[in-house]
Amino acid sequence: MTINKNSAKWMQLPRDVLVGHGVLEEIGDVCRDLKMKGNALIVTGSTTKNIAGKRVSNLLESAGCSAETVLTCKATTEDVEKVVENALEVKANFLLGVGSGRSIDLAKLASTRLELPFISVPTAASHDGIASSRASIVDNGRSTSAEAQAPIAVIADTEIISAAPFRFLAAGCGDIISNYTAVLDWELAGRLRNEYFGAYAAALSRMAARVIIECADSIKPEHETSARLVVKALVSNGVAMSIAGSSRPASGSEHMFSHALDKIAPKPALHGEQCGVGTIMMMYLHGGNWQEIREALKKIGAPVNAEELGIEDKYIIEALLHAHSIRPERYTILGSGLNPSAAEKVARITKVIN
Ligand SMILES: NC(=O)C1=CN([C@@H]2O[C@H](COP(=O)(O)OP(=O)(O)OC[C@H]3O[C@@H](n4cnc5c(N)ncnc54)[C@H](OP(=O)(O)O)[C@@H]3O)[C@@H](O)[C@H]2O)C=CC1
Ligand SMILES: O=C(CO)COP(=O)(O)O
Ligand SMILES: [Zn+2]
Repeated sequence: MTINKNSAKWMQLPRDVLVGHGVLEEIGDVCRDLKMKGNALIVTGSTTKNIAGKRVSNLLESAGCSAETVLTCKATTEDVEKVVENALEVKANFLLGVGSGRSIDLAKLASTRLELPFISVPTAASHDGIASSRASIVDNGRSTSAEAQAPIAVIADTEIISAAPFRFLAAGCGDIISNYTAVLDWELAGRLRNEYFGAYAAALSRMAARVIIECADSIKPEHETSARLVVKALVSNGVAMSIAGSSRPASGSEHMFSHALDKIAPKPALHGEQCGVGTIMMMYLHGGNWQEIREALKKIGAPVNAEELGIEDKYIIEALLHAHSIRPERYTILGSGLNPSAAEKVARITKVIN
């Protein structure tokens, strides 16, 4: 039977979620628990293969599975096709996304197409796609949020995640804090476009952002407690997206700004870093407390301006001008777009550019 996951009633959530020190070693038990056996395809990147991919392969082989690996580079429709072909070639029974958001999204969407289960093994807490039922894929140069299955299991080893460069964890905080403006945009679309607005998913999403802002002082490098807190909030964001049936609770105008930067900037920063800076500016446009967002990001050690993102001011302005056209169907505070003087004003007032 083919399931219509677009149905408003269909909320797909992970079944086993392991968060903690050394949980990677339990991957064989997870497979047994979920009755997953046979051939595994590990989707990973060139760095993360060495951080966790090879270990996952060895652990799966010790658990009686065969394991093949495919290396990722970008997250485009063509890359999804490549993973699908690899999975068919090795007659995969299940897939694993091991590493970055890109590898997890590719494994997620390819496994959805193949109707195979997939396990999410993040090596960094930099984004909330860890447990979500969406995949952010570039299709024909356009950023899209594709419907996908949620991972059947998430294995988030905080020993690995807290050893990653701290910038990744700070980026994850930016992705969570951005829930504030995402929800404001969603409410606006409810009022101005009569779009469905889910109060429960919105409340869950706001709560995760609130927790991160309130704990900003205690989020520190190499602290596994910090990694645990952020991973839980990222998982919760995935749940909010599943409940909403879209990425609305976690992605609004600030995400469109980040997607625009990905297209325009010669060297974009991390997704969550760009979303954090976008949230400062979009909160200003909403007439909200943008200073609170800025302060929280600063305390955490996430970028708050163009210089810290490593992106020239002119690309920030260009991204602000293009952001509304990234997802025209997604109504936000950007409406039909800012004009150049308004774009410059929001960036200057919020100290994103000098
Ligand atoms: N589906 C969803 O709901 C969501 C999807 N996303 C998507 O996820 C992506 C962002 O993910 P993000 O992980 O921030 O960025 P990337 O996927 O761009 O990965 C960034 C880099 O981090 C490296 N890396 C990962 N873990 C470690 C580590 N422990 N130590 C050193 N380097 C590491 C990766 O290496 P390697 O080269 O090995 O991969 C990669 O080069 C975007 O494409 C975004 O659109 C974001 C939020 C939600
Ligand atoms: O990044 C996301 C939530 O944090 C969701 O992605 P989209 O912006 O692609 O919908
Ligand atoms: Zn995001």
